[in-house]
Amino acid sequence: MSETTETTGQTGIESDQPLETTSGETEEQVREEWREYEFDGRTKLAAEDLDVYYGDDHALKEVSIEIPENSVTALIGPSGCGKSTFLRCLNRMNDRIRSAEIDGSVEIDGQEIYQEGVNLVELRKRVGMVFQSPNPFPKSIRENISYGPEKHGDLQTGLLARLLNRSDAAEREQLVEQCLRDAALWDEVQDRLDDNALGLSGGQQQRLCIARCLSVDPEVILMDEPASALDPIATSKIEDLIAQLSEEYTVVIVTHNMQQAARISDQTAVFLTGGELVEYDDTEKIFESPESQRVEDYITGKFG
Ligand SMILES: Nc1ncnc2c1ncn2[C@@H]1O[C@H](COP(=O)(O)OP(=O)(O)OP(=O)(O)O)[C@@H](O)[C@H]1O
Repeated sequence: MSETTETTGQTGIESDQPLETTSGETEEQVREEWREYEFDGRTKLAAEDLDVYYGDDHALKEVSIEIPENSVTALIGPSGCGKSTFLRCLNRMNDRIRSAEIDGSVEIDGQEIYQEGVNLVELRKRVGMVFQSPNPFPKSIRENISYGPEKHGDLQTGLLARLLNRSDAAEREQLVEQCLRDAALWDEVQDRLDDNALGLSGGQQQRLCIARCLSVDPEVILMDEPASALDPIATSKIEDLIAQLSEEYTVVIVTHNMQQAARISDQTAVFLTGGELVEYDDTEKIFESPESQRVEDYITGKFG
């Protein structure tokens, strides 16, 4: 990345001077400082010099960041700045996009995920994903939860289990209840577990998708604008749920809603157009006294 000449995509300002920050330092100096940003707790995920290209489109530029365990990290920034691309790098979902070329490193608990021999199914069980639009399977509520563990062999039910006289059906029921409880949905659906999930409201469907994600025992939950399709009440339930989940899981959430990021996250990473991670710090610091002038302009709505 150029240290002396940068183009701010949001403002259209082209500068041949080092971009200044609110404290008068250059953005490069700020970046060096937040790279040393120390948070409480241990690092769960770490990306280093992560670049993503889609053909000629350089969607993510040299992104380096460490994400602490059992916390909520919000990724914010204007449309097209690479937030979803970055999120998908964390469980190698970008591998599914044919034009995507990825360079750099991502570690979970110090283990590189971009190396040969990584089992992608296991990785995506450890690092689950919840999408913007609720996407339950067109199956019963119960099956939405039990499908993953059964498919991965963590639970065996059906004919084989009965022939082997296994009691996994009881285990399945326990798992279904626990996941629905953990996703704050049990009280609303316990009497209709055989109903088709598509009959639930949008907010319930999204909590079911979170319950489904929990069913394979993840360590990290990635969420791509999980509440943007929901009304304020359903959104508030998802936000409460995210706070609860962060006691046990590491949550990384993309959101366009800055108030939401301010409400629910412990730390915030601000991406700006061109796929740069411009600032990363405690959420309070980002929203109350960001270092980068561009971040302050973005947060105060001067551009975006
Ligand atoms: N599947 C894809 N194929 C090709 N280009 C893509 C693909 N996904 C994203 N891009 C491009 O990568 C860049 C970053 O997109 P990305 O969706 O990661 O940004 P974003 O910040 O999440 O945007 P939004 O907030 O609008 O969802 C954009 O230029 C986009 O057009």
